[in-house]
Amino acid sequence: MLLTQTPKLTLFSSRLTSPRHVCLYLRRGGAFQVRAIATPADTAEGFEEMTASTSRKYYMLGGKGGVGKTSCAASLAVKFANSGHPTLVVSTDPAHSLSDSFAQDLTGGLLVPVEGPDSPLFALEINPENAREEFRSATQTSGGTGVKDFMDSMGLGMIAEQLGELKLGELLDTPPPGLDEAIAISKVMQFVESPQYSMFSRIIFDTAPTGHTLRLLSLPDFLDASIGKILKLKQKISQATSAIKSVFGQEGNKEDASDKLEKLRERMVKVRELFRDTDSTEFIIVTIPTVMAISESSRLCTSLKKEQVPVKRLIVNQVLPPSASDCKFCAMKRKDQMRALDIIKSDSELMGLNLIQAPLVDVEIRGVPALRFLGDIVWK
Ligand SMILES: Nc1ncnc2c1ncn2[C@@H]1O[C@H](COP(=O)(O)OP(=O)(O)OP(=O)(O)O)[C@@H](O)[C@H]1O
Repeated sequence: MLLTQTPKLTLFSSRLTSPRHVCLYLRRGGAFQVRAIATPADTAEGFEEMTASTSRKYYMLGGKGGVGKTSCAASLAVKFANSGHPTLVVSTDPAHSLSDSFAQDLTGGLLVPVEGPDSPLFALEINPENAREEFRSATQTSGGTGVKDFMDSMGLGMIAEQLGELKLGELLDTPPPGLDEAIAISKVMQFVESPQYSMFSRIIFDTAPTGHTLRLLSLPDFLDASIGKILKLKQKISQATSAIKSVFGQEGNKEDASDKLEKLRERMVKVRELFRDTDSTEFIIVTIPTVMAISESSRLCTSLKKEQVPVKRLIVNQVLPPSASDCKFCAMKRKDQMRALDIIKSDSELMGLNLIQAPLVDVEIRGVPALRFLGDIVWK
């Protein structure tokens, strides 16, 4: 069911939970009811801290597939915009769902205004396929047959063959998984540094599922290694060709591709720096209360810390709200979820994070009013 207007909320305290928990009931024309739990004490360093600074902040939301990353990212974007922060929400997940979440067409790879919030909110869905093609064409010219052509054109085909053992083409023609997203993010970096984007004080990334994100973090090293080789090669070529050019006066004008790669590498290094900047960036892990998802979140947290990415918050989404009249299935499910939540308390990686519990609501969260409703529960 799609919410079309701001929901009317009635607050009840719950008998079944600790005093810190409250139970929210949503009524709309008596047609349906949504119950939710919130834990204000768990979010003590919460939304106020997130809005306090006027300088630009980046939030990256990530986790296992399907746990609710997009819903949480979109609800945070709406909440920021309604708090006076012009906000940009970016999807770098190859399978975009921002348009579905906002129930608006946000496709096209350009800035699209989201209708509904009080302050400007824009969305950007980067198409990783296009970004990859751009990368491929650059590497093919510089690292694949392009190197050979270039060197042939300079009368240096022999050297090209000798340098063949560098296997640049192979390295770059089979890029590691996650490269798409890396390039997409580096494209966003290029955008956000431009004056057109200077109005945004909050930028939220709805990232691809965990595996991609982890690989993404190691990509600057990959690019350092592979692009480093290309640049070394380029240096060798230019040294060798400058002698020829000085004799024949031949102008070599084939440096665009490697310049492009160098720019990509520079941007990737910036992305890594951004991911690590504790003053401006925070990675928020989104999970659900199952043992499997929490184990994966713990591993994600370990990897993020290893990569020096700041992590402060853990959202446990889709927690069953308390109920006085559980069916057998719900009772079992709730017990299971409680067990999973207990694991967080004793998990050395996760226990130190600011825990935010988000309820499983009984409507699909689509459209700005629904996102506002979810955001008011999650971001306190
Ligand atoms: N707290 C919730 N209560 C009820 N439904 C939810 C909740 N959170 C998310 N959903 C629903 O779960 C589905 C998946 O959510 P969402 O797209 O936000 O997840 P995701 O982690 O971004 O998925 P993907 O990894 O596929 O991008 C959506 O239909 C969304 O409406």
